[in-house]
Amino acid sequence: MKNINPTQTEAWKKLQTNFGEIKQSHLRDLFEQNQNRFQDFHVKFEDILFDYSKNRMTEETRDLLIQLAEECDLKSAINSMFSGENINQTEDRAVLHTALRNFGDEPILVDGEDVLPEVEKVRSQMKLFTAKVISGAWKGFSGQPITDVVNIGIGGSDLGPVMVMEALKHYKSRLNVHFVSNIDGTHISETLKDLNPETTLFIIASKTFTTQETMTNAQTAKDWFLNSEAKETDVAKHFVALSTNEEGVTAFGIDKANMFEFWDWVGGRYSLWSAIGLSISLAVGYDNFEKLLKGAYKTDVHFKEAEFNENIPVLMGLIGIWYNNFFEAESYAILPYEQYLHRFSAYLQQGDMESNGKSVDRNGDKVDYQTGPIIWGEPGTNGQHAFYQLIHQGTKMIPADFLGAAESHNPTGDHHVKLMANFFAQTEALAFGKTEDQVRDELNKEGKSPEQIDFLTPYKVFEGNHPTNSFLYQKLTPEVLGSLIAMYEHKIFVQGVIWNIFSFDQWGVELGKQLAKKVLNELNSTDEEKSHDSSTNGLMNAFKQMRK
Ligand SMILES: O=P(O)(O)OC[C@H]1O[C@H](O)[C@H](O)[C@@H](O)[C@@H]1O
Repeated sequence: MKNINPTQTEAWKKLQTNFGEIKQSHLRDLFEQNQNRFQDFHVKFEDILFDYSKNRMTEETRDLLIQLAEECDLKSAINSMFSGENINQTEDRAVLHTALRNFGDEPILVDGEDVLPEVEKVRSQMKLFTAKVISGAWKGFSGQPITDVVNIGIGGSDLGPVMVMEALKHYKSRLNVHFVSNIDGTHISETLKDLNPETTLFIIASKTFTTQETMTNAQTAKDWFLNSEAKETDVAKHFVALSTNEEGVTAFGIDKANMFEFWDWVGGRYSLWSAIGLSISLAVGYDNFEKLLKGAYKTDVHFKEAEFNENIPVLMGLIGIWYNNFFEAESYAILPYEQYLHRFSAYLQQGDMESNGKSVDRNGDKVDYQTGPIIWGEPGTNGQHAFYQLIHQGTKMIPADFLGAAESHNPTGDHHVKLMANFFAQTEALAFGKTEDQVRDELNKEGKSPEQIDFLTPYKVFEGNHPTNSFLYQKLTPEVLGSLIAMYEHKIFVQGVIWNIFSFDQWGVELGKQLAKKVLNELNSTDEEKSHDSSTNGLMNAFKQMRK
């Protein structure tokens, strides 16, 4: 991969000139000037329509953004990732979550060895295990079938599986799957309250098998289990591990036979496609899990092969850069009009912010331009009654993605058409706003006096010109979900390449882990704490006194 400062490219300079023009124009003008805007700015891919016409850009902007991607050598970066080169250089690893969902025939080599046979082996193990647990053939220590599964993991070993399980609730198996992530004892205590050790299966999900939260929760779960009629030898029937760390797994007391392996070339936040997806497979059945992988694979092929001007992840990435680096937008909202996707933005917060929240480039130099945005969002229409006011009439620019289905899994009454009416009305209002003339006209029709009209008009004007992308998909099936997740993953990749940063490490998180260990030792000592600043000392000493 070439280490190119994006701001030094020809395209960047031209984009600055283009930006000077575009920032003067309104989306109203852009739609006026090009009557075919929808036609010219949308891509149809399988069951997904991606409309990016409501963006503050022209065809020239798009061409220049594509030129930027070319100058930054995006094409060869994509090939480097897919072919297993060690692009995660600070950890000296390949980045191959795409291998986990590869259904093609070509081998994928890491250190000269094809990884696909191993991937398939673990998938078969997951399939077999899922079938046994769902059918009831897998019995707990008292001979009863499993009814509840508790996934214990955090970050990438939690957020992806939770999000997917919620998204695919329509496909739920007979098992109740729970997730415990937080070190706060409340999380595990509240979860275990209603569970029966005889019928509960624990999945300990941790790439490293050293994460403090997960190891603490796993130990608590094991103690709770052994506090029942169960014996140490029964652990094998109730605990399985998903990890890259065999030594850690066996040291914890989980048999190697109950371990589902993955590899260091799978980043935590990209791991739901690996053994980490076992909770998904149990929650919705293995076939649906595999359909999810196949949906992602379709996006992978599209990302690798489509021309940049028809390549959805490439366009998503470039549009994000346009707002982040030229309009200086600080955040990006992801707004699914789909209740099933209520954890989608939370999941993408880790995916995006842990990947591209970096400020040192691939040459080791501090960047002098903006990198990853703040990602946030909630499902519509709930968000409309919470934070949309600020998007419509606040002082900040917040580009947003809207996502929604043509068909609902729950076609109750006219709920779905009302939901989607809100989606379309919002993106239209954000783009086109409401002019002073329109407001005056409306108030006049309402019978308001001229004084009242003068007073109210400034508050009721919507400037509009707020950009959005729209994803309209057929139905939230496992395939569609897999395709959508992979689009966001690749969008993150595109941006990381152009910002010339390493998207696949997370040293900022590692630091927090080390610091907490030191403070923990100090909190456990009875001595007065003096080694920190006065605020931290003060808080720690107060805590020592106040805790019961
Ligand atoms: O799966 P684990 O090794 O337990 O790691 C869980 C999480 O730990 C940290 O937060 C990392 O920054 C994440 O990327 C990772 O997903």
